[in-house]
Amino acid sequence: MAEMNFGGVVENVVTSKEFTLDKAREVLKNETIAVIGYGIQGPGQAGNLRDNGFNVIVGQREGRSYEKAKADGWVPGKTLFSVEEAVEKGTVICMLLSDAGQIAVWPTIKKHLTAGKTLYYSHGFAINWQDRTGVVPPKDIDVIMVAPKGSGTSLRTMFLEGRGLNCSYAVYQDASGKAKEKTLAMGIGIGSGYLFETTFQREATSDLTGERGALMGAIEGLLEAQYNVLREHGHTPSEAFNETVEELTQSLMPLFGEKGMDWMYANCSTTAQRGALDWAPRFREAITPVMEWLYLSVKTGEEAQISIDSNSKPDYREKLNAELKAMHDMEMWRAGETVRKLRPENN
Ligand SMILES: NC(=O)C1=CN([C@@H]2O[C@H](COP(=O)(O)OP(=O)(O)OC[C@H]3O[C@@H](n4cnc5c(N)ncnc54)[C@H](O)[C@@H]3O)[C@@H](O)[C@H]2O)C=CC1
Ligand SMILES: CC(=O)[C@](C)(O)C(=O)O
Ligand SMILES: [Mg+2]
Ligand SMILES: [Mg+2]
Repeated sequence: MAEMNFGGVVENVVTSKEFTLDKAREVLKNETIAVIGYGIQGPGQAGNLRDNGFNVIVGQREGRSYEKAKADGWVPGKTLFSVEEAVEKGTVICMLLSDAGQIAVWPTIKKHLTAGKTLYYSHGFAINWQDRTGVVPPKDIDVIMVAPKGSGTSLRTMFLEGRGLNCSYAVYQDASGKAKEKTLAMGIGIGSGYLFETTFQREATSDLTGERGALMGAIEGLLEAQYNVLREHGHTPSEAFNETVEELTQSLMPLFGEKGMDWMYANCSTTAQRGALDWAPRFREAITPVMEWLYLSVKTGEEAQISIDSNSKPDYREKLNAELKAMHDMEMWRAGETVRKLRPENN
């Protein structure tokens, strides 16, 4: 554990300096880690654990993801199984099915959660909203979480680049008395950059807020609003896209990602700085009520219920794909395709 000061608040974090990969291997040396689900997080976590020298198997129903697992070197009957077989063979069961999928297979999973096993999550969803998911684990197993703060795709690519994606961690149930060290060992094993402490409740709530808010929902809404206003006032698509998205992702976001917002501001004109300093609080005030609405909708479980209901439908994938296609086909993002092609490095 290292004490770190986050803007005046001291918190404990764990890195591979305090909890080494060797220690993680020692803690989990007698465990068979069964990664259940090979969608986005599954390949990232299973691949990193395998490359880090852990004993890993994958459980995935047949279909596209199963074929991907085979292509990634998981061998049917040896390291690749059906969901039920993998849960039976595994001692650390990693629930990396979609959050809605986890509800459907819970009765099958539960049957094989014998005393001494560990149930591992990468989200607080199933446990925090257990009145809606029906997931109530038996008392004689450990229930733990390591939640990567980013896409499973990034977890894998950053690991391969020698970097690490940050993750939060929590223990929900400690039957063995060793749940915390198992959690940290899993965190280091999947390639976390550093690990910060949370609870299932806080992770589930902040995660759903973040992805609906600043990380995904709000950013799309913000960009669309500005693009549309520019277009309605006669600006061309190339100008509207460059002034809304391209400059943000290519020039300005890397600057504040690297050294903070004041650094990005300091590298812009005094004209830009004056205006941005005046307008930031106006946007903050305008958006705060929507953020409060969002947080409440997450906290009450309403957002969880909406995703359970829609993602449990047999045609959920087709519907999602159609919505993503509609986004892809918007003028703004089609303009973006051309803009990206014109980047000299893409020519
Ligand atoms: N996508 C991401 O990068 C992140 C995901 N998480 C969490 O990790 C967990 C896994 O999420 P993803 O990798 O996005 O999942 P996903 O949506 O990619 O689904 C994983 C697999 O679940 C299987 N599946 C779905 N329903 C099923 C059913 N009824 N029976 C059998 N298999 C079924 C699918 O075949 C799919 O391959 C979730 O708890 C999620 O909240 C956490 C951080 C980021
Ligand atoms: C990538 C991530 O952490 C998200 C946005 O919360 C998710 O995919 O659920
Ligand atoms: Mg997240
Ligand atoms: Mg999420």
